[in-house]
Amino acid sequence: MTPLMKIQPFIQAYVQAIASILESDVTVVDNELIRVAGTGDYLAEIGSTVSHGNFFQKVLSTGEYGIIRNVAEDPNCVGCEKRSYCRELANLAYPIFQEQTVVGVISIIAFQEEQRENLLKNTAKLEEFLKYMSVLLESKLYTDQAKSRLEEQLKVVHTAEKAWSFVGKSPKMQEALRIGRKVAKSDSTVFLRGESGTGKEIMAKMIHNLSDRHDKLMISINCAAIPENLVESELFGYEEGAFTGARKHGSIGKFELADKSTIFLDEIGDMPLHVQTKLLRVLQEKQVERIGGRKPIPIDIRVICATNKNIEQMVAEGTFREDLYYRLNIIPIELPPLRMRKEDLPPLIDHYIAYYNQKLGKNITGVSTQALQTLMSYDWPGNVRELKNIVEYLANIVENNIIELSDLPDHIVLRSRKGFSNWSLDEILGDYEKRVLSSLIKPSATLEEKNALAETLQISRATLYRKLKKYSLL
Ligand SMILES: Nc1ncnc2c1ncn2[C@@H]1O[C@H](COP(=O)(O)OP(=O)(O)OP(=O)(O)O)[C@@H](O)[C@H]1O
Repeated sequence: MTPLMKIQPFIQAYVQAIASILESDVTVVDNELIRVAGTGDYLAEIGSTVSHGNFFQKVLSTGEYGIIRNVAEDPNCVGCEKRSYCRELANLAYPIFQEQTVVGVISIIAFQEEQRENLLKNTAKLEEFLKYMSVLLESKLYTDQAKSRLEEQLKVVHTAEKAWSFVGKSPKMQEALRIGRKVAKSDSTVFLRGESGTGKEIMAKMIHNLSDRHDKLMISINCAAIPENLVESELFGYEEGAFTGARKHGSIGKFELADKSTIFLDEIGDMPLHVQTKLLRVLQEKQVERIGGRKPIPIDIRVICATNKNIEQMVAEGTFREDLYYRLNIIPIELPPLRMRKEDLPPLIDHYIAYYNQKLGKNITGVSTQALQTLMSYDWPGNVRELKNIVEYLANIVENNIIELSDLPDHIVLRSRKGFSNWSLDEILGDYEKRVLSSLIKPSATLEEKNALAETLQISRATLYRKLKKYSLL
């Protein structure tokens, strides 16, 4: 399909608007000489090939505008199969470009004498007019191409996005899931609250995938990750020349990209105040205005936002707009921290063991009682993200099929409150000694290195060797 055919409905609406202003008929033909759009008699010929003797071919090959003042006499019409019965009296045509290549022609046609006279009298003005119309179409082609390029890049994410899997058996997570599933079909704004790593983004994906918008990509934006001076242009886009450094043809914003889909605004608490004001307007008016743009663009989006901040306190302190807060906080969903729902730990561990077994070709079958007790009594400040990372680490390092306490990273064991509850003091000290020694010596250490270590630890070489042997570190 030619680039112009891809945006056919847009071009048709466009030529109809121009035709009613000019009181003449207008047509657009692509570089395969197929009529993409037309008014008057040419409305019925959309999709058909225009005759080959037609002077459009000349405009296409030269990339220069052309005029037929009088069909009966014009040399451009010589050889045209339609010449004997052609109803056109005059024609003014201008090339349409895409990245310096001619991709079509837009032309004004006179079917009546009055229209022809008008066309001949105002040729310079109409040529200028067509030039602007051609540039506008070029911009539309550019933004559409940029959009499909972006969508193409995001397809990979989209596929991964569909593969989400939500684990959560605790009553608190079941409640969050119940609300998430229930509101998925509506367009109401969802406000996800929870510490970092509790699963806000995966919940947003679940809601999007269960919604009627699931065929389109969910557009995710981390408001904290974009430099403050770029947030506005990232979200709302900009027109050519909107600011120094603005790209030719401008750029489409994430809101426009999310049209007919869901936009996920992560870390909304980090959105600068001036952008909050603009966001509020977008939500109220359901249209977006690019920076430097004069024309609002209607958008149909579903908003899901998330924060790990105390947004009510930010409202009280004046760093988050109160009106925006009420606009966003329609369906609040709280994702509790992992330490408040420890019963989710075993299924989450099993889930990620299975995941990394498959990914790394391992065959880990479970976790020993002691190791599980330790994991259960750890506070998980990084929530599920931290748990996932720990399981990945373990899947990489464990030699046996069961994850043992000795496999767990030091910081987990040492910060875990009940890790040693069933242990004797000797066992606790022994475990600690093993961890210290294994962190100080590599299995490949040379004799000199071992001797140096014994000296640093102020123990005899024989004692060091005995301990290394005891802990299988030799
Ligand atoms: N309930 C869950 N079941 C399975 N995996 C989960 C669950 N919750 C979180 N995860 C996983 O933990 C990681 C972090 O989750 P996510 O990015 O959704 O957290 P977040 O709350 O959005 O974090 P942040 O606030 O830092 O952006 C992801 O890899 C996600 O797949």
